[in-house]
Amino acid sequence: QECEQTKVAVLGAGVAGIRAAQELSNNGVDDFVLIEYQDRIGGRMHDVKFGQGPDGVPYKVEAGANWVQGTVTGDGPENPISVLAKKYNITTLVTDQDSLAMFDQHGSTDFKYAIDEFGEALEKVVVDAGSLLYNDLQDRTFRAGFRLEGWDPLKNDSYRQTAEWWLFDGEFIYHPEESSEIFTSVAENATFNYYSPDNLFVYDQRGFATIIREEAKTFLPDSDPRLRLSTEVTRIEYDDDSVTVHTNQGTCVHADYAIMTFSLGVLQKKAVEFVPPLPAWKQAAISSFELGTYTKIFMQFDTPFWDNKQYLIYADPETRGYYPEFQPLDIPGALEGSGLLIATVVNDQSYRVEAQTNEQTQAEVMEVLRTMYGPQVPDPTHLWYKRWSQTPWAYGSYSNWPPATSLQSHQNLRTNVGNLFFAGEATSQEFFGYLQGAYLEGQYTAEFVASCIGGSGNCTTSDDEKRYPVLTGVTPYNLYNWEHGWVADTLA
Ligand SMILES: Cc1cc2nc3c(=O)[nH]c(=O)nc-3n(C[C@H](O)[C@H](O)[C@H](O)COP(=O)(O)OP(=O)(O)OC[C@H]3O[C@@H](n4cnc5c(N)ncnc54)[C@H](O)[C@@H]3O)c2cc1C
Repeated sequence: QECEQTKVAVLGAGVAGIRAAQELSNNGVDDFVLIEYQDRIGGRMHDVKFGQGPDGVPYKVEAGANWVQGTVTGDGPENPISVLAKKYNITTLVTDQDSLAMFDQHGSTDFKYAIDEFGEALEKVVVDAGSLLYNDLQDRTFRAGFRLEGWDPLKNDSYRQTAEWWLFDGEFIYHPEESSEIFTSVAENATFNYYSPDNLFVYDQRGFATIIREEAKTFLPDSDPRLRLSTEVTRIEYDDDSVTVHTNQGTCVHADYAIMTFSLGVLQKKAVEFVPPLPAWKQAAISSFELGTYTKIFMQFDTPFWDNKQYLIYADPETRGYYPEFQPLDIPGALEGSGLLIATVVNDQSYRVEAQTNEQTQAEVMEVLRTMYGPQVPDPTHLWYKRWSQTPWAYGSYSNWPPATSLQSHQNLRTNVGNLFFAGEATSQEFFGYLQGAYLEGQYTAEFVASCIGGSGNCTTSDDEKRYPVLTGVTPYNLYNWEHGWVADTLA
């Protein structure tokens, strides 16, 4: 088959893909094609129409990314997403975690003390993680770090468990047991200390992805034939000279280089065939990181019945993470008069809820809301949620580093194989999980590829990105001995 020729195939038109194509264009590389599964750009920035406004027009809500996380401190570095949000006058509400009402199985209550205790422990663990990193010490779970700082709530201490869920699982998707102390702290520090502690909640009725749609227009005019929407990449053949990309349309593109920005979930679920199969070190890296699920259940009510607070936090007495967080959008300074309310679940509760029908989920959520506010609370007029764990172009929401990973194994996720390059939220060393991670990785990879094109020859043999074909453990082999309780030769 004769394939179309191009210099760079950019695969995926989310934040990383659009930023990569823009950076190629900035570097004078205009001979590229951009191939995208969906009929829109933006990827996991995903505004959708929901409910009904007073004029009959639905509201826009954010099924995917919703916050600008970290902005700028003084004249320090600014989060590029914050720069774009300002550039396009994105409407936001400054998140105030003190604007909250708390509930348990008996209704209104107060467990602010638990939230404060948790916040203090978190700060201490992040400092401890810095010393582990700095002194090249073994990583541990975030739970271990918490225990060492005296934070280890009983399983039936629903107030402390809920405080922990809200400020940890609600951000990193996973439990502290499932998260690396060092690298989760890096993500927290990079976003909230390097930039700033601010979170701006986006409720712009043009949609958050306006920033990406508008940026795309700066180098990709409307109907530019280089953008191929509704086209699924099914097979990628790569070597040290070129990459050939096959699509579900029966078409193919032969490129000198490709920048692949599909989510970690797409790679883990083997939704794309690689020829030759990805090397063992690459497959190990792809398997080693986690893509979590964060599910937002959107509801609209005829009349708001909630407190005028940004957060309503519910401590279920039996199940940690059972509908623990509600965010009213119908509050002063946001979408007043909209009757909109979001319920959030993550991780195991997401998988459970995403496997249910809307009706089943509505029955559960309403039982919780009636526990919180009384039996008179009416059913919503609309309810909808996106099932991220089942979405074939994502298979999850955003990534996290489990314990027992290392910078080297993450670098293996990030690095190229032949002329096929990888970029996206999950490849970011410091900003994984966040929009800025996707943005900066798209930029970095495109700069690298543009420098290859501008250079004298094939940069993957002369100027390869760093990789680690062999990752070593932290215990030298000669210490597997009797003194360490290693009494039998159990290695195959
Ligand atoms: C529910 C949720 C909440 C979030 N909240 C926040 C937040 O508040 N703040 C924040 O900073 N970040 C948040 N994030 C994370 C943020 O959305 C991501 O980090 C970022 O959007 C990832 O961008 P990306 O370009 O790396 O990947 P993607 O956006 O996934 O882009 C990859 C693109 O590749 C396409 N693709 C996949 N497979 C194929 C294929 N086979 N062929 C062709 N195209 C394909 C996809 O359709 C997609 O458009 C959230 C994410 C989710 C899902």
